[in-house]
Amino acid sequence: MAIILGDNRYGKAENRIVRIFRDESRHEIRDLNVSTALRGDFAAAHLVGDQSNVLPTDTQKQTAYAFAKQKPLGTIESYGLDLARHFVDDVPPVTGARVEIEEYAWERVRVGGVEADHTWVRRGQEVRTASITVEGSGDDRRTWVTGGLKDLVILKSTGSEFHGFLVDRYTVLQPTTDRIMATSLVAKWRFAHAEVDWDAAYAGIRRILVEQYATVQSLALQQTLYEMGRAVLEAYDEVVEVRLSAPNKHHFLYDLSPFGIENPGEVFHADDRPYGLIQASVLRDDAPDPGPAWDAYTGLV
Ligand SMILES: O=c1[nH]c(=O)c2[nH]c(=O)[nH]c2[nH]1
Repeated sequence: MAIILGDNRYGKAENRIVRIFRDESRHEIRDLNVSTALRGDFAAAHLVGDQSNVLPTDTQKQTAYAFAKQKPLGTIESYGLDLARHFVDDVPPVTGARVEIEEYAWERVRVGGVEADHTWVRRGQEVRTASITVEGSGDDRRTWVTGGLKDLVILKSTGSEFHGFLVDRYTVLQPTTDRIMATSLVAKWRFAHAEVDWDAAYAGIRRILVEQYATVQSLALQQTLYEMGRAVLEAYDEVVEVRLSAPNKHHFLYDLSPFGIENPGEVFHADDRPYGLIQASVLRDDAPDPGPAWDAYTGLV
């Protein structure tokens, strides 16, 4: 029996990069959380402590900040592609790079009804996400890009049913034809290639996900997720797979009968834990192999 070094990668996780564009009196803000991870010939670092091939994680951090100075910073997908390609192309021991990015949205405040030039409030809404993986160079170059969003809290007060389920001796759940359905959606989509209008795709896919959630008469969260993924794939040729993860944020009708008060679907207890956790991938049957596209580094995106 011999002990060997297995799969490994290393990088700097969660560089919190805030970029202000101040060339004009009306400033712009971008707020990112950037993680980088490198693969390559790093066996000696693990086996004998030889750092000669190791680009420090601190250098990876400095590079991420330096690249944030480029103007325009662009989308998180294009910024991540620049960063990942740089590591693979310009740092000899590096054969693969993964960049994972979260972007937090800020909304300009209004003062006396007029938009302020340099003050924002953080939008409490969803976080946009992306992952970029680049491997190899020249003709062997391969690139995988995923976009996504998380923490999209969405609730519908009707249009959701759950009945006809398998019943055994432990089942107490009552069937329902009208319930609240709420979730904090995580959605990720895998692109077929890297020639995409990233902002337009993000806005369009987000809109489809929300519209499907709102309009599908849901027989289960599983069905809603499938319909969301299907609609995205039908609208976007460049997307080959959609992965969805949705905690079922249960809302239980509160029992007001002890007070002689009727409660026809009006007062609920929003339960915290436990929650159903429903996950599905929806993809084209000829989708290319995902390779390392879903190979999460931080688990944040
Ligand atoms: O949409 C749902 N899917 C389930 O699988 C499930 N299970 C459950 O108890 N409630 C629900 N709701």
